[in-house]
Amino acid sequence: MSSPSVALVVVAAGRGSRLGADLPKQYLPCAGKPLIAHTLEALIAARAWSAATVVIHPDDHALYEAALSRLPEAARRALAPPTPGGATRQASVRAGLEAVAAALPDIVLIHDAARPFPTPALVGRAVAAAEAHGAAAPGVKLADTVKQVDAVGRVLGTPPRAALRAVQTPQAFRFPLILAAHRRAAAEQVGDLTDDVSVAEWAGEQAFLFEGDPDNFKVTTMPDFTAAEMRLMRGASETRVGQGFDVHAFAEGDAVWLCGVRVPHTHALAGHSDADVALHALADAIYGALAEGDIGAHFPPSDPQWKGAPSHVFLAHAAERVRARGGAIVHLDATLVCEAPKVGPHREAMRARVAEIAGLDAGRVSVKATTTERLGFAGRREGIACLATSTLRLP
Ligand SMILES: Nc1ccn([C@@H]2O[C@H](COP(=O)(O)OP(=O)(O)OP(=O)(O)O)[C@@H](O)[C@H]2O)c(=O)n1
Ligand SMILES: C[C@](O)(CO)[C@H](O)COP(=O)(O)O
Repeated sequence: MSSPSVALVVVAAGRGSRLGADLPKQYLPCAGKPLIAHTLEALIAARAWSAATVVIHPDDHALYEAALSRLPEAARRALAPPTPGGATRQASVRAGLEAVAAALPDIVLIHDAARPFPTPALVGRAVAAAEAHGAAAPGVKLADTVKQVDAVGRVLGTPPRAALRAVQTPQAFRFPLILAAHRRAAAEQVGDLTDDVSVAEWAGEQAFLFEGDPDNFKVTTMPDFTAAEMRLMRGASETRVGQGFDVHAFAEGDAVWLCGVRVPHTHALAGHSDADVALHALADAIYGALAEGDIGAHFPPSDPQWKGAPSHVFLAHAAERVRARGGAIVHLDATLVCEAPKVGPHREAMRARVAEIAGLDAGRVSVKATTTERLGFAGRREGIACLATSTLRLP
């Protein structure tokens, strides 16, 4: 028998409300690139697809294009233009199925963008199960006892655990079966089915489970995201630490820029750019860990285009160099050395701004301050110094 043609639909139109970040979770930077880039790279490496589309929210085109730019050229070529999604996962899947219908696939695999660990073995089992049964999903045994409860937590029953499975994606189907089931559900306004096997069941089809993979978890909450990032980073082989140091003298003015935050003060800091001593030290700490020179090599002070430049440009460039090398920033730590202004009241705003510029979670950024007990230039209030450390993972 000839091998079946297999299409791929990846659903990525959700908002990630349970994770609660500024961006939908699939676009959050995770171990150096957006989460969805890991998912797509894994799927495209797993096999050749006869057609493949990613279903995205209409507001997310720029985020999606940025994520695609992190894929190897061959992987990008394997994907058709994205398909606009719907208000529910079910509606998004249906849109994806309609988008690949013209390719007349024998089989379709439907996968959540929020599951970044689909292996070739799992994909292989999914295709085989769809061929054998028509409708199938990966299932894993439960480690915990399960209770059925009412709205106030009263226990109503304890279903026998041995007969229960948690289901994952990729879910796999003979294409005409699942397209017809989704079309019928939409026509009959049944829109609350949370996975595609449920759609097939609703349509009267017999579905089967095949062996899932406990590592193929869905990123739903922030702890899931952190676990995914740790797992992806374990694949990166090298940890590097870099240091940065910078000093700027006070000049006339009424505010200083520190960590990308404007802090009212009796003076400004003098410099060719906006003189943000902390962002300069942080950028140098990253260049140092990369062994890619220093800020002056990338942004020569002799070049007039950097006169008065906002220093977030420098830190963003350094962070981008890490991503371009396939790495990730694990941690940034800055210590400001000054008698004044007081850093404490601005610390959280500074951490948040540095995290935003470098594309990190704020939990990976530390900002500290100290005086020199009135000794030296900082003690005499002649200027501000900053020491910084970066920790990177590189392939
Ligand atoms: N209208 C929707 C809702 C969800 N999804 C996708 O379905 C997958 C599984 O959904 P879930 O984990 O619930 O993601 P979100 O809907 O983004 O999360 P939340 O419910 O927390 O908002 C995700 O890849 C998500 O992007 C989708 O394509 N279209
Ligand atoms: C499809 C799914 O991932 C299977 O476990 C799950 O049902 C998605 O549910 P959600 O409500 O969209 O998180």
